[in-house]
Amino acid sequence: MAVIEVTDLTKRYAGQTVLNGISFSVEEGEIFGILGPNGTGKTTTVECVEGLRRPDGGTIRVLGLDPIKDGRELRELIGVQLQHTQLPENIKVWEALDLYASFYANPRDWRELLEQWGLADKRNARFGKLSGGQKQRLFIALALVGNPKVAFLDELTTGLDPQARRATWEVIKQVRASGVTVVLVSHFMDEVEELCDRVAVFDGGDIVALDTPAGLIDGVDAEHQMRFRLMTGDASLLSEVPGVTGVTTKGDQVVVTGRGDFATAVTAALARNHVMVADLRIDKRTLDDAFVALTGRSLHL
Ligand SMILES: Nc1ncnc2c1ncn2[C@@H]1O[C@H](COP(=O)(O)OP(=O)(O)OP(=O)(O)O)[C@@H](O)[C@H]1O
Repeated sequence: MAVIEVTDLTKRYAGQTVLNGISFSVEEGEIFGILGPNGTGKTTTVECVEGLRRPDGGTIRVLGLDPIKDGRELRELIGVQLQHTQLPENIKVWEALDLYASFYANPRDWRELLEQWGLADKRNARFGKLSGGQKQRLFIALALVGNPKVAFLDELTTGLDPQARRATWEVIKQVRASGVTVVLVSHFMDEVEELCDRVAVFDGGDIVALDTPAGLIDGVDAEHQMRFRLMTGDASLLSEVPGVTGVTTKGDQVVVTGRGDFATAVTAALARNHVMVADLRIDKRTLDDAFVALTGRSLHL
């Protein structure tokens, strides 16, 4: 069942079109990633879906509701991660959670969230005194305190160290397992690859691809490489193998470049021709490769 349905969404600012009629749907219980370079309309899209901005065209339904007309009802059912400037420096952690819980008819017990997000010993700390990672975890806890059916998380692990990022991913998986649908705006390829069931890649106000992370990687016809050490035989025959675009040999080291599933064909050709190799490695294609192929740029400049 789709919990979010967006059809032909358009948005202009001062006559300039920033969303060109995009369509997508988010299924119940999935983590749906929104990925794209800066200024490509990700925040605008998410804020239209949340009912914070009014579209110029198209239709949006979230849990069957219209985010503008049914805004009050919808706000009871969704959780939105705040931006850093939106909490006073001197509010205590428990006060913030208690305050946000009071906005909802059926909130979660925020003490549980303190435990779940590793903030129990910071219960009485003031927001301004928290570390970047603790602030980030508090924002996620606040997005979940209303017991939402859909949570919108933006730049989930910005400012967290590698260990804290992994810990956050594990808790987000638990959130999904509890049945909450998550919309995740992210700049981190590893995070999207680890967490998202499906990803929409935004570019220039359009969705240029929408698939699972593995599907996006497979769908891109980027060149990649396999390497090995030649033990016996001749590697030059590999240049005839379908998909292979280049073979370079330096001493006994061979690098084969190709497209698609050329590695399987290369391995078969090696076996057929009794060429013995060692230390065979295939460079894994990544979501970053797919992203570059789709948008012509990398997010990690
Ligand atoms: N309130 C506004 N008034 C005018 N222009 C805006 C407004 N909000 C956003 N824009 C412009 O619309 C375009 C899309 O912005 P948006 O914030 O949706 O992109 P984004 O993909 O979320 O970018 P980022 O990754 O930097 O957050 C940008 O060119 C931005 O400058």
